[in-house]
Amino acid sequence: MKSKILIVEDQFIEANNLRKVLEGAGYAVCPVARSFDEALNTLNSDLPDLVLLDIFLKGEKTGIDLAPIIKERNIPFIYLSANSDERTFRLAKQTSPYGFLVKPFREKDVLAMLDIATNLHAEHLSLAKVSKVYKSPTDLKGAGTGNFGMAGKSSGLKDITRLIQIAATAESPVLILGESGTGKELVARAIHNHSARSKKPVIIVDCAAVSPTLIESELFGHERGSFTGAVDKRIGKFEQAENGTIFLDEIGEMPLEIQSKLLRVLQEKEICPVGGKRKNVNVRIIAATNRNLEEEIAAGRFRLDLYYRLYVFPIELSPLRERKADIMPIAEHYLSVFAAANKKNITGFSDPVKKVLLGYPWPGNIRQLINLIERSVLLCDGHIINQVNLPVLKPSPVAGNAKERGIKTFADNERDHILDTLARCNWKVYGTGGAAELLNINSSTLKSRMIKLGISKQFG
Ligand SMILES: Nc1ncnc2c1ncn2[C@@H]1O[C@H](COP(=O)(O)OP(=O)(O)OP(=O)(O)O)[C@@H](O)[C@H]1O
Repeated sequence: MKSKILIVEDQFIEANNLRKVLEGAGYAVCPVARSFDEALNTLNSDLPDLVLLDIFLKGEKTGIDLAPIIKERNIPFIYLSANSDERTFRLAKQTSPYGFLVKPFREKDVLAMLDIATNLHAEHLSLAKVSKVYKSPTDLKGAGTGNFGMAGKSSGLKDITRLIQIAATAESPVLILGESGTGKELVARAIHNHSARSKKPVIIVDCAAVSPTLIESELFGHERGSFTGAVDKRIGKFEQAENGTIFLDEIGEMPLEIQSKLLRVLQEKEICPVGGKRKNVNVRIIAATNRNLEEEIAAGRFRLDLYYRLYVFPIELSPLRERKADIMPIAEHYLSVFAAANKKNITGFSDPVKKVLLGYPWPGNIRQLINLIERSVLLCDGHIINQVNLPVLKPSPVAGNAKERGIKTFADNERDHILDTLARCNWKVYGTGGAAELLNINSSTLKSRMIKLGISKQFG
């Protein structure tokens, strides 16, 4: 028996259409509530399993006012919204909805969203009941199984593995958020590898690495002669990913014009190669970014409607400094990997080194930790790692505001470090002897950090 849904919506026609869709799919539907008060009455008398909640209602109070009451009763809810402004959207997001449906809705999006929310809610309930579901991190060596190759024992990581499991069973777009090096690509691959599409390709596109003039043809392909230099026909990444998954990394860097084309792929499931004809594609989209997309929307650099479409199933990865419980399991995992690869018998870390690892803020997140472990294994002569070389960060004084104390933020530190490295290699970013090589990061990652931190040559 399917769940009972409460629709809170002041527009009669929209509410009625939704009701028909839901009833047609076998859901029971409570009488439609058009205002905050009507919704409250229903919540008090006829407990629904899920609420579809419009943001603007009849009367003064909004759906955002109602959200905490619904949440208190442990009922999942999904916002129904037209294109709201950034502030409204941010306020709505803070109430932890299970998703957003953007008007006008398509029937299949509504039903997919309901399935996702129902599954997510069931998962949250079972997470709350079952205190120890996960294997210990030591079971991870050789990895892959229950934890998707992710070492760690923080509660955040447990939530992430749950979300991966759910996302793998669904078809909806996924948006992975997190700083550079937090594991976004790993999560995207895990979702694909455990999905029904796993036998088909997963195609990775780093939107920051493709020049804005070429990205359209890179994604959608082009016909021969469609522009100067198009000497041959090219099959785009979407077509290459047919029946599989496309991972759009650094989607925050995507030019606005291409964002609207991507929106069409999400809505219509069709692409249009440059100079060619429209064609249908069957590709699951997973996107990731280390940017704050809400800021990008506010600055007019990212489309709100695209954000809504992608925000169906968000997965947010915390920076490593906020999940300290993962530091040692990850360090130990890579210690055994690199020790085996280098045929060294290194069994662990000294206590002072553990202290250093746990106390460091890891601006480069897991990638920085892995690089450090690799270097330390190579340099280690004994059976224990008793020394690590980390960039020294200034100790933080106890009182006063950071600026007054002359303390640099992470961003300031990172900017200075990148500028320093660029100056040393004469502003060469790519290739041998370039800054990316010296910093031991992907050149595309460096490029996106430079954009984010506002670094361009005039700063040198
Ligand atoms: N929990 C984990 N356990 C072990 N390894 C991990 C874990 N999370 C991430 N990694 C590893 O950390 C490295 C960085 O991860 P990944 O490339 O997925 O990060 P990212 O967020 O996509 O980075 P960027 O934004 O710079 O592209 C990879 O080698 C990945 O395999």
